[in-house]
Amino acid sequence: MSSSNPVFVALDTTDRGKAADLARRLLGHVGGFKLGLEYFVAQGPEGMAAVSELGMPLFVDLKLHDIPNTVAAAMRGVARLKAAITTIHASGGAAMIRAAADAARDEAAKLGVAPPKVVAVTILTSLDQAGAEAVGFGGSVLDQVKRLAALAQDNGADGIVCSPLEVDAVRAQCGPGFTLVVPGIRPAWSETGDQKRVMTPAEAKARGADVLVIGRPILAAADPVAAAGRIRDELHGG
Ligand SMILES: O=C(O)c1cc(=O)[nH]c(=O)n1[C@@H]1O[C@H](COP(=O)(O)O)[C@@H](O)[C@H]1O
Repeated sequence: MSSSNPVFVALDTTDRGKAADLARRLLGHVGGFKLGLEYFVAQGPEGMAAVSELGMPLFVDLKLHDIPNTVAAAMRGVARLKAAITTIHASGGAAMIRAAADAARDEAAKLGVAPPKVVAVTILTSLDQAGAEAVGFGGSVLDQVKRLAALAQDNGADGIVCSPLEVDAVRAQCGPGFTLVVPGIRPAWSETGDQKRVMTPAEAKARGADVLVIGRPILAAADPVAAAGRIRDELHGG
């Protein structure tokens, strides 16, 4: 993204006041805000506005995964939220990815706003090799991520979501203009939790991640602003 700070903080809460308050406190300490399913289900489009009105890039993470017609209709609503980035699942298939990308661009053009970057989730960072195999993804996680990245790129997605472990291989495959959104970010001083494929912010950035999605290392910290500052310093080699 254009911001020099690649960190999008995941405001994973159902509480509008908490999200807006955290966002206000973190202004200037992160590059953007991510609001996901748990928040959207609780707060709807008005709740999204409570954060987007602060003027920072908004990442609307709904991980759409359905038939192309349904995803296209939902994506038009996402474009109306003036999202900078939004997610679909690559495993929804070629036609679904194409429908999502086309709908985002078409609706944004109608509104005269910039279209959201449509990024396709490959293999969730909460899955390890065994977990991915249990879902039916054969082969290595890396091969699956590369295959889904090619499917996403060939069908008009602006980028993908992958773990930091796959970033350099996907960058080599997809080129410099393809946006790599990377959760599974864990500073050395934070808990891993349910994430399986993790790396530190500085390592992930050095490998070529464009956007670092970070939730609990900031949100669960005793002082979220200090945690965001510590991450920013680490990204600048401090
Ligand atoms: O699409 C995402 O943002 C996403 C994809 C993925 O594979 N893994 C993943 O953790 N995420 C999101 O990234 C955030 C990570 O949060 P923390 O694990 O608390 O840093 C959450 O909001 C997840 O929904």
